[in-house]
Amino acid sequence: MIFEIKRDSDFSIHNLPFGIFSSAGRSPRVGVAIGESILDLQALADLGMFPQIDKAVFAQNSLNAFIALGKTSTSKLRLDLQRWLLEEHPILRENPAVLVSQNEATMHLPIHIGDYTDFYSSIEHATNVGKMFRDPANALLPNWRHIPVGYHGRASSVVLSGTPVQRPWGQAKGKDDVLPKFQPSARLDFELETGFIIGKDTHLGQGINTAEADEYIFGKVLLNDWSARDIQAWEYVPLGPFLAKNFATSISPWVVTLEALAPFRVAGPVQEPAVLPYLEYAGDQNLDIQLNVVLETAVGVSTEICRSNFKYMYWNMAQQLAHHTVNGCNVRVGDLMGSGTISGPTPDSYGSLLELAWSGTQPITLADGSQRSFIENGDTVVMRGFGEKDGVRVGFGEVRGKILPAHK
Ligand SMILES: O=C(O)/C=C/C(=O)CC(=O)CC(=O)O
Ligand SMILES: [Ca+2]
Ligand SMILES: [Mg+2]
Repeated sequence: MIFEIKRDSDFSIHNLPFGIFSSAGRSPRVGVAIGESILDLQALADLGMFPQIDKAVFAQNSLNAFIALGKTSTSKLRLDLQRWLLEEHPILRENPAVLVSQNEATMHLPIHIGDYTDFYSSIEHATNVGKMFRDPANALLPNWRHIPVGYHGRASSVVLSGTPVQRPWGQAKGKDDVLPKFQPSARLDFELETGFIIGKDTHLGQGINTAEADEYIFGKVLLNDWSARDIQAWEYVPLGPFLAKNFATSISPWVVTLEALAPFRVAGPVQEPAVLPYLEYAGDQNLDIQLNVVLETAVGVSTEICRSNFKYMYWNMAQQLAHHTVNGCNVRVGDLMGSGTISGPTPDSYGSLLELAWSGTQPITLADGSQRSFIENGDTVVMRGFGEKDGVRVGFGEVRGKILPAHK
């Protein structure tokens, strides 16, 4: 190929994820990550490489217009790029400026997100939080195995990886407090999630069934649903999380297409009792995506604190989308759907610090010997994820965020 791609690169020839970047002399535009570079699709369009596509969709500060072309166009374009890279198409060889080093580029939020929904689909996570927040003997609520439970999140505060996050203020009421206190959250947490991006509009009243769900999913990102557990525990009854979760949600810059993730499809868990007919599905709807979380302290000490896998999820994306729309709720291109926290069966695979340190009763120890029950100011949380099978690796890169002190 025209350039080297490291064997362990997330951005292999099999991936080709889409994002929005800018660099010196280049306004924000659509790019495709390949190895340590970015293919500038606006530049390729200017060279006449996509005659069937309106060039304006590439000169945008979000992927929405590109995604709205539909999968017939976007999938074909991705496969064309793959072929051109492999055969070293003369246009690529003769125009080195169509490639930009990722080091020289600034990434932007890839999507204009109209609506953001977050699910609650890991049985291990729901069980763990149920034990800590409610009743250890009846951890899973009665609806959980029947409904892919979710809540409507806040699109305005979804931020790009690398954006610092300020510790939120809010109300909290400890066990021994008579009245709630107003203070910076003392139990700030992360949630290891992935998100999927809607690729096709529906109209009001139209549902999406599980068999057609893939048509409506453009691709996936890594997602950190920052959560203030003290605010959450006090505010969430009975309507669910509000200020505990809407102060920030971080996503990774590259949207990995559903097609690129196809090699990693695996069967999901047995669902018992049987789900209602509208939630039945066929085929392998889970994805074997290895995930990890690293905590970096203010002075740069890194510790891997969690290893999980997206394949553990009880409810899959097709079921989430079918449930979300079964009442006629419409979806729009660019809507973001969070998977819910991805906890696995073992204590080292729990997808939040709340679970890893068991609500502060079992603090985790970092590489420098210091301990954490919740996130401290100056800590950076980094999540990474990739699929790997038969020598094919498709990764997401990372989503990172540093916690800054609460405002005065
Ligand atoms: O069990 C609860 O009360 C709450 C759990 C959550 O933190 C909600 C959430 O964001 C869903 C998830 O990430 O799985
Ligand atoms: Ca969440
Ligand atoms: Mg959030």
